[in-house]
Amino acid sequence: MERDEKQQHDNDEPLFIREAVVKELLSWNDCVDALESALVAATNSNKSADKPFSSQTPRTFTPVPGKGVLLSMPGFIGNYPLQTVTGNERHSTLACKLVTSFSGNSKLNPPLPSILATILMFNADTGRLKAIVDGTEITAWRTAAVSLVATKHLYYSSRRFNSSNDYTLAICGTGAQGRIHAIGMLTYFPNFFSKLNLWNRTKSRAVKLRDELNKLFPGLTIAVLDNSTDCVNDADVIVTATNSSTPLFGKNDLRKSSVHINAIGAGTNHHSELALDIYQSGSVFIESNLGIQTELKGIEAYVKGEIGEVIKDEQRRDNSEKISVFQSMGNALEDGVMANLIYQKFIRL
Ligand SMILES: NC(=O)C1=CN([C@@H]2O[C@H](COP(=O)(O)OP(=O)(O)OC[C@H]3O[C@@H](n4cnc5c(N)ncnc54)[C@H](O)[C@@H]3O)[C@@H](O)[C@H]2O)C=CC1
Ligand SMILES: O=C(O)C1=NCCCC1
Repeated sequence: MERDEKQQHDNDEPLFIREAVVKELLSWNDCVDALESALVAATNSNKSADKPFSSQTPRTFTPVPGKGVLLSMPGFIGNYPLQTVTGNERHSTLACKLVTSFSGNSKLNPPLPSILATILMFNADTGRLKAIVDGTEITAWRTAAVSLVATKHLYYSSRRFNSSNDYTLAICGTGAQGRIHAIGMLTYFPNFFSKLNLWNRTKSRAVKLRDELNKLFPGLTIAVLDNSTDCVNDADVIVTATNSSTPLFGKNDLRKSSVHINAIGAGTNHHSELALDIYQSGSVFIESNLGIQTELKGIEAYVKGEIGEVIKDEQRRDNSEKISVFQSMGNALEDGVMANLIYQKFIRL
């Protein structure tokens, strides 16, 4: 099957890379490496011969009344490396992700993911369609892997040599994103977390994830909590991945002296899962300033910078502050580099 698909590509027809193939080609190290390139490119919009750069417009939202929304996410990433796969070779990618968010899909029989996506890749010299890459699994992994990048640079790197690695990870919301974040955090930071707290509005879903993770990570203590505030109380690193439009917890619910939060989910907007006192007392980082002008318009907090600046070491978490927040929104540049990562691995099979 794969040989036929590549043959088609040799005849200049677009390649189709389906979900099962994408799944086989994903790995956390490659994703983190590729996404660091995308996030650095997000900080530079000037064409450059020696640095990654990018160009993008705000994504569009087409509502389907009472059902969901279709987002179009175009972006160009120039002159970036995919170190783990192609070494020092430089890439340029023009891509557009089309993604739907239909929150009722989990209630269908059989259920479907809420977030379904397709990524179109174009030849960056001619604009001709080059590949159609299934984007559902890519969206799940890339969102979790961007949180890994944020956690690595804002929290993990200054603690990884501590002698006792008994940190607690808390996940609020155990749908597709909560699940993949748990797997990514526990795999990419091995032996860092000794305890995992899970909370979900429907408790049985958290119990189901606990049972799956018990098999994948034997030795890890996993607790299922009855409410979101108990879930985060003793946590060092937190992920929120719900559709909640009201805060899940506030600053007084956090007991540890230093906490990093990855806020992923969107309720009425992309900053409704955390109470205002968290945003106002912590260091808040985002993927791209493009998001501030549009989707983070109403945020009543000072945004310290882009994650790409942290990677370049131009911005830092102030360690005297108790809390750092990565406010995730999702960005087209991430999907572009991820589609190219899968494409580059596929043509090398
Ligand atoms: N930042 C980003 O790049 C991305 C963000 N997302 C967002 O992440 C969130 C989770 O997405 P998925 O896991 O794919 O969805 P999912 O449908 O698989 O899971 C949603 C979870 O949220 C919980 N939930 C729903 N409404 C709630 C409420 N009012 N209060 C508390 N919990 C509630 C559900 O119980 C479920 O566990 C969504 O808001 C989605 O839009 C998704 C993909 C990318
Ligand atoms: O970036 C994405 O992909 C998404 N972001 C917000 C929710 C839908 C998917």
